[in-house]
Amino acid sequence: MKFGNSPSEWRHLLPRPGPDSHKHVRGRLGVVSGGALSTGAARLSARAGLRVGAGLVKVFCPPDAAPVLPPSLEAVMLASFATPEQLQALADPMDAVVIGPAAGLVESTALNLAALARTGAALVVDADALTLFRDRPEQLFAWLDRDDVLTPHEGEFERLFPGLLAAEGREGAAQEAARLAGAIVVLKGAATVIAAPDGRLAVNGDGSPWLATAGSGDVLAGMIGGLIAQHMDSFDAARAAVWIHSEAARRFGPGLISEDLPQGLPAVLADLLNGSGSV
Ligand SMILES: NC(=O)C1=CN([C@@H]2O[C@H](COP(=O)(O)OP(=O)(O)OC[C@H]3O[C@@H](n4cnc5c(N)ncnc54)[C@H](O)[C@@H]3O)[C@@H](O)[C@H]2O)[C@@H](O)CC1
Ligand SMILES: Nc1ncnc2c1ncn2[C@@H]1O[C@H](COP(=O)(O)OP(=O)(O)O)[C@@H](O)[C@H]1O
Repeated sequence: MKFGNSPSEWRHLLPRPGPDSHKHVRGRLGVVSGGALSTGAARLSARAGLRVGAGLVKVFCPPDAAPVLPPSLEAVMLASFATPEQLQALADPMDAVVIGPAAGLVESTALNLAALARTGAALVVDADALTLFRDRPEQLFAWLDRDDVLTPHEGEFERLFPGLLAAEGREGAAQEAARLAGAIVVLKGAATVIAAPDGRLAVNGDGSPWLATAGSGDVLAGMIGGLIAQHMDSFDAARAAVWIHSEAARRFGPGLISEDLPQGLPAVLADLLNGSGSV
């Protein structure tokens, strides 16, 4: 079933806190950080997850990053892990976890992903956690569930699904990729295509070219994770996040850097939830 991606299709599904909500009920998001020199991407994802409404966001970092992160994380919590088993224990209570942004093209990223797959958390798999499986995509797919989300740009997509884009075009390729992976696929670009393994397909034609800046994909991964953590269906979370991300960029316009996106989210969310403003 093919959808467009106008807010009227999903705005009623957006989470909002109830009178009795507390932070754990509202949704718990984990974000896996890279090492000491590679923490920025996880910070972008974590901040975006909080801004989109997750009640509690925790960054899980390797031990060398633990002294680096605290000064730049305020509302975001921090926990350090030295082994995949420790990561699994930390991630187990989470509703969703983002892994991949600046995670590193090293085997520990694959082992960490496997550990996360053993938890009940839905996974958002981005960046290095996609590229790492260039020569063995079946291993990644075997670890995924249908509520997990892959967020490749075209380069990452080609690494996991060589030749599919050229053969099928963006919509057909995303659909086939979702079927092969057994997970939601968000094929990013000027027109982002969101495909589910059950055949649902949405095309977001409203991309903002101001998003062509380093780290904007990390923000999107955090937003998708943040909405899933709030118990939104993964396909709806992905398409809502893609639209909101674009709208925040469009409103900010020239000079946008990825750090600006999370702080642009409240105004877009308020218009969506209150049914006011330009949306
Ligand atoms: N603030 C941060 O700490 C940031 C860290 N990042 C991390 O930095 C590391 C390296 O990122 P790179 O950007 O080099 O990795 P990429 O995999 O994005 O880029 C590597 C190559 O892929 C191709 N490529 C990139 N985007 C493409 C697109 N949209 N369509 C087609 N081909 C494309 C290009 O040939 C590029 O040289 C990753 O771990 C990444 O997660 C980035 O996410 C940017 C921000
Ligand atoms: N020209 C463009 N028009 C619309 N959206 C774009 C454009 N260029 C990039 N984007 C969006 O910006 C984000 C870039 O993500 P990604 O390539 O993963 O960047 P990074 O790895 O630096 O975080 C995606 O959401 C993509 O759809």
